[in-house]
Amino acid sequence: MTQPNTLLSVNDLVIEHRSPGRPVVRAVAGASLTVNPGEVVGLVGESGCGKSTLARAVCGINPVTEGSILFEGTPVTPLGLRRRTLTGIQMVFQDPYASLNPRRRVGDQIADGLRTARDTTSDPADLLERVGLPRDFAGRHPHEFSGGQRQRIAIARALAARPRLLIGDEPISALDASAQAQVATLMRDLAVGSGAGLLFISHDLSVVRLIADRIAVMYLGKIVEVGDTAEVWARPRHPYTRALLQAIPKPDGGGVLPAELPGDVPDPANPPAGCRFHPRCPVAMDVCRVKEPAFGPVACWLHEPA
Ligand SMILES: Nc1ncnc2c1ncn2[C@@H]1O[C@H](COP(=O)(O)OP(=O)(O)OP(=O)(O)O)[C@@H](O)[C@H]1O
Repeated sequence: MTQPNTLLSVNDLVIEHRSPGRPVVRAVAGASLTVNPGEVVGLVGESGCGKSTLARAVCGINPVTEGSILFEGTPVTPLGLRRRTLTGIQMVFQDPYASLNPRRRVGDQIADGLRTARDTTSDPADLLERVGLPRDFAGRHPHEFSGGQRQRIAIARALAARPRLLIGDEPISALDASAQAQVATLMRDLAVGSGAGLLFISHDLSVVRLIADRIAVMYLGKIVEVGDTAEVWARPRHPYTRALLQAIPKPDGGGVLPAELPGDVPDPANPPAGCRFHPRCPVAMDVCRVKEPAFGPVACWLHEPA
């Protein structure tokens, strides 16, 4: 339920992708989610379930088809790049090679963020220090750095704009395993330390467990379970959440998708009738094949409210 101080409130959001001669793709199909100030929400789900589409709509990149996105109570609408930087929402993208301008010095790119926040006292090097990098990196170019260092620079640039909401769209998936937990923890510490909310999108559940206060599980355009991270981890209720948790790679490298979760995510242009998860669900009942469960925090007929 939306609290009075809710920072971000996504309500019954639908986002369709339309391209000429192709079927409409309902990438987000009625998803609801909240983020509070100082809170980290982990959004997880398999590739193609709509996580990036949702995140890009929150930033004003993708237009909303139905439903609403409220940031500090005000509807988010599509904005051009320049105005997007002024909204108090900053996004860190998956690929730190593509998201930094290769021709501009790192310090100048961070200075863009400081200008957005009308911060005339901070130095770009101060932001580099906050993300654990040497101050003299400011005079160098992105190609001189590793993926992990570039992602720290992208985080420094985002933080320079003093966001009230930081979004990480798979910000660690292109990094070496050794850098992943460090960069995720850094994002958490810096966002929460400044009172901002963090929506952290990842398919790496072990990292989400490390940093998120709450976890939202997305399947084929819908949020199927939301709860406190420790609670969901200890007692996953949706069969999809259970399957995802069982599929986490084991330390010996032997992790695989469990037998209970066969096949791939269905095509969002042609979703199954009833519960979207039923063709892959090990405990599907007759009702699941014909009627969609719409209730929260667990959208599953096994958890129908009394
Ligand atoms: N511009 C687009 N036009 C048509 N279909 C799109 C477009 N962008 C995304 N899609 C489709 O929408 C669905 C959701 O994609 P999205 O990238 O949001 O998922 P995701 O969960 O973020 O996946 P990933 O982790 O692989 O990025 C997919 O089926 C994708 O192919």
